[in-house]
Amino acid sequence: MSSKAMKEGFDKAPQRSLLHALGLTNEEIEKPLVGIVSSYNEIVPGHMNLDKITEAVKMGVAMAGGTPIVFPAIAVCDGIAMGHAGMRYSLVTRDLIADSTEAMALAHAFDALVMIPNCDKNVPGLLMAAARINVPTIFVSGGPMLAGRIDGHKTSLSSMFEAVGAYQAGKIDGKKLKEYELNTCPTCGSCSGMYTANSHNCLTEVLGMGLAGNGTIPAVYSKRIELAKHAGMQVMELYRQNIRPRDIMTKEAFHNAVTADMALGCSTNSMLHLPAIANECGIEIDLKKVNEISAKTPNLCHLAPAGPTYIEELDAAGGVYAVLNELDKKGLLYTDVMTCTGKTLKENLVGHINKNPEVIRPIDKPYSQTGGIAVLYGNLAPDGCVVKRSAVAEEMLVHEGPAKVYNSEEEAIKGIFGKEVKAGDVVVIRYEGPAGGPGMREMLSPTSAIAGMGLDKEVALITDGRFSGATRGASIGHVSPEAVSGGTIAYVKDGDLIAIDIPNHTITLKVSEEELAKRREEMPILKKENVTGYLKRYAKLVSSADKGAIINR
Ligand SMILES: CC(C)(O)[C@@H](O)C(=O)O
Ligand SMILES: [Mg+2]
Repeated sequence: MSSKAMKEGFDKAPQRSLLHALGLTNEEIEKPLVGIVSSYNEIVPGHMNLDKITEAVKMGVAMAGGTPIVFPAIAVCDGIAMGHAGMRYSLVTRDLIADSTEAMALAHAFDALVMIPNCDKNVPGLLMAAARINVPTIFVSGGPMLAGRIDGHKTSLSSMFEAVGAYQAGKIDGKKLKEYELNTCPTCGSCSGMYTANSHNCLTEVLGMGLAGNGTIPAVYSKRIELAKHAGMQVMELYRQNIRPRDIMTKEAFHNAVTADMALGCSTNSMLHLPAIANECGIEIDLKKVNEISAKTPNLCHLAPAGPTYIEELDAAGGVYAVLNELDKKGLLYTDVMTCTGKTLKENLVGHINKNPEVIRPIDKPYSQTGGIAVLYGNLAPDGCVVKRSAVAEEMLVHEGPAKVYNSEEEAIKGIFGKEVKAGDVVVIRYEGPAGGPGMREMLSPTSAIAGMGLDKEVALITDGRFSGATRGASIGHVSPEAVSGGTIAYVKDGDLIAIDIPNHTITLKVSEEELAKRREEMPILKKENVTGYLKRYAKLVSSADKGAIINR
């Protein structure tokens, strides 16, 4: 019992006196102390229900013989932070969450932990913390939002952001835009497509750190409260059997996660977060390995933004385990791995059948023979860049066009709305990388502007920033090395030809080596002078996107 170091013996009477100050009884103090990490707050719609989840978890822990003690994790709503300076503070919270949870859990010598995340950075941040702290731990998230409804169709945040582009292009009027605003996000929960939050809550199940349904049971379903109680009970079982995160998050478990990512069509942010979580487990995920896995893994789901289906439908179709069962038919998973149920994945998968072949394509009738994400390499991105190929229009998989270069997201938005961008162009947005941004903003506003204006079948976008899970189109991000580190992207000029070949994993700036060498001499790197506070420290410490933008330790 880790907490013995803090609470046992005559010399720990002062510590116990403070536990009594919390109102804990002798009986409670003697039991295993279970830290409940609640990401509850009143600004993130995906987190506004986490107080209810937390209460249910506490009940589960107490029912199973533990003493639950809640402490908080910060959380940013990426949707609210989107499209302005605030987005620089999104990715950076992943590491703040990991660090602050490590500090809280170890300072107070908790015996076990229940992590309650939901939105984008809390899932990877808390998984990183779980690996670092390595006491028995289980995850239960807040659950996805239900889809909204417009004109009898389901809708979600991707359509909402694209409606702004459609309004700008004169395709819809202000009344319609308002209708989107009022009807897109109807409940609490993480936005309803296969965006970043839901991607990682689903992958938490695959990694073995969350129970079946963790990624898909809607936030407003009572079943989610039951799931939270079960998670609370189950952490006590993990404690008794001494099963720890690093016993579960093995190399094989990460192979399974990348495989499921490809089948589900997850957010490109998983290409930052999975390597960062694996790093905490002492495991390296090389992006080249992702292409190898993707080459073998059929894409089975077209959830928003790739298609008009939502997480509530994935849940009704059997959820993540039903997808894993399809993949298992082709032997694509390591099913002997240990999970938070105390059983192997193989044992967990029994009975989880695919109930809707429209939502989860059978393994022999996939959307494509290859997975949702591709990593491209070439002189423009020697260390790689990523694209959600399952959300790219067929005609854009291979594209060549002239560069239209912008040095920030704001400049790009102005250019796109100002009709500077023409059919065939390749928009380049640079100085938005992990160190250059700093903070690697999500370019959802520019990609949605292009899609909403109807240009997504003709215009590509390349950036050293990243994307939302709601981004679709030929949007290629995480270009590494980034501009501020002297990557080739810093030396692109308007009109340079850029060739993109997604099936062959290449991206080429068609400028000679001699000319590029000349530009390296002549073109200065733009360093931002006015970066202050935490971002200043972050910019100094953060690694490249191809290494998961981890903070060098
Ligand atoms: C706002 C969103 C949809 O959460 C986005 O930030 C994402 O990464 O998916
Ligand atoms: Mg996000």
